[in-house]
Amino acid sequence: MRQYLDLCQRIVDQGTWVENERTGKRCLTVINADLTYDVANNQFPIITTRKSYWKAAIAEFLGYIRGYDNAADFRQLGTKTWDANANENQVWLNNPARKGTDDMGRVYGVQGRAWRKPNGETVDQLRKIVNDLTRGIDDRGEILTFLNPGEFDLGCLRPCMYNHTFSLLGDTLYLTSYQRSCDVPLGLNFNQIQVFTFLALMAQITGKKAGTAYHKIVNAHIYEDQLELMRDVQLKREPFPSPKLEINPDIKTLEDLETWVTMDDFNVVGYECHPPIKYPFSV
Ligand SMILES: Nc1nc(=O)c2c([nH]1)NC[C@@H]1CN(c3ccc(C(=O)N[C@@H](CCC(=O)O)C(=O)O)cc3)CN21
Ligand SMILES: O=c1ccn([C@H]2C[C@H](O)[C@@H](COP(=O)(O)O)O2)c(=O)[nH]1
Repeated sequence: MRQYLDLCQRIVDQGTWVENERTGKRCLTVINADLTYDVANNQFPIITTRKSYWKAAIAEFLGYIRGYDNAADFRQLGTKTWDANANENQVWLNNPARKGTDDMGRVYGVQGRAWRKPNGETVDQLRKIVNDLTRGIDDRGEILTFLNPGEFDLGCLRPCMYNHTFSLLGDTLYLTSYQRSCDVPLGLNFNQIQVFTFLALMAQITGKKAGTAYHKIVNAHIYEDQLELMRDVQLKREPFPSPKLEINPDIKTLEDLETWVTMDDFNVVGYECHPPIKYPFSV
C-alpha cells in the first residue's frame, strides 16, 4: 500500500500538467512507475486509505478472462465500470461499428480470447498460456496481449493494461503486466487488485505456486478534478496493514472461470480501511 501512496505523492509533488484531448481535462502526470505485489505471501494490495470496491475490480477482470464485449455482461458479474465508456462517449456513440446499447466493441478480452487472423480463424491466447503452464512449459512467449492497433477503431477504448506475460521458474509462476495509461485515484485502485488476482488465479488453475507480480506503468496521472481529494484527503491518511485474499479452492480450470465462478468465490479477510472517497470519473 505504501508504494501506491508514494506514487500518488510523487505525482502531486513532481507531476507535469498535460492537456488530454479525449476527456477535455488536464492531468497531473508522471512517466514510469514500477509496482510489485507479493502474491506468494498473499499480501493483497488493496487500498486502505479509502474504501475499495474490490469485488467490482475482480468482476471486471473475470469479464476480460471470459472475453466479454458488453457492459450488461459486466453488470451481471457485479460491476458497472464499463457503462460510461460503452454508452456515454460521443465518439464511440457515433462509430458505425457500435452494435447498440452496452456494446464495447473489440476490446480487452475479445482480443485475449478471439484475436482475428487474416484467414478468418481466431487465436485464443489465454487458452494457449493455460495449456502450456499446466504442462510446466514457459516458451518465453506466454503473452496475453489486448492491444490490437488494427482494431482500435472497432472498440470504445484502447486497453490500458494491455499486456500480461507469465513466466515459470521451476514450479513458481510470475506475472509481468504493462499499463500504458493509469488513472491513479480510480483505475489503479482496481488494477492493483486485478494484477494480483490474475496471478493467484492462474497459479491455482495451472497447479503452480504463485510468486511475485510486477506491474509496470508508463503514464500515471491524476485528473484535475481529482487532485484536491487526493492531496488534501486521501494522502493525509495513514494506511492499515494488508489483508488476505481467499479464493474458492474448487476453482481448478479455465472452464470453471468461464462458467460457474461468481464474486461469492472470493473473500477478503481482515480488510480495515478509511471511509469512502468519491472521485470524479472522466469518460
Ligand atoms: N477515466 C477512466 N478511468 C478508469 O479508471 C477507467 C476508465 N476511464 N475507463 C475504463 C475503465 C473502467 N474503470 C473504472 C470505472 C469506474 C470506476 C469507479 O467508479 N470506481 C468507484 C466506484 C466503484 C463501485 O462503486 O463499484 C471507486 O470509488 O472506486 C473504477 C474503474 C477503469 N477504467
Ligand atoms: O484498467 C484501466 C482502464 C482505464 N484506465 C484509465 C486511464 C485513463 O485515465 C483512461 C483511458 O484513457 P486513454 O485516453 O485511453 O488513455 O482510463 C485505468 O487507469 N485503468
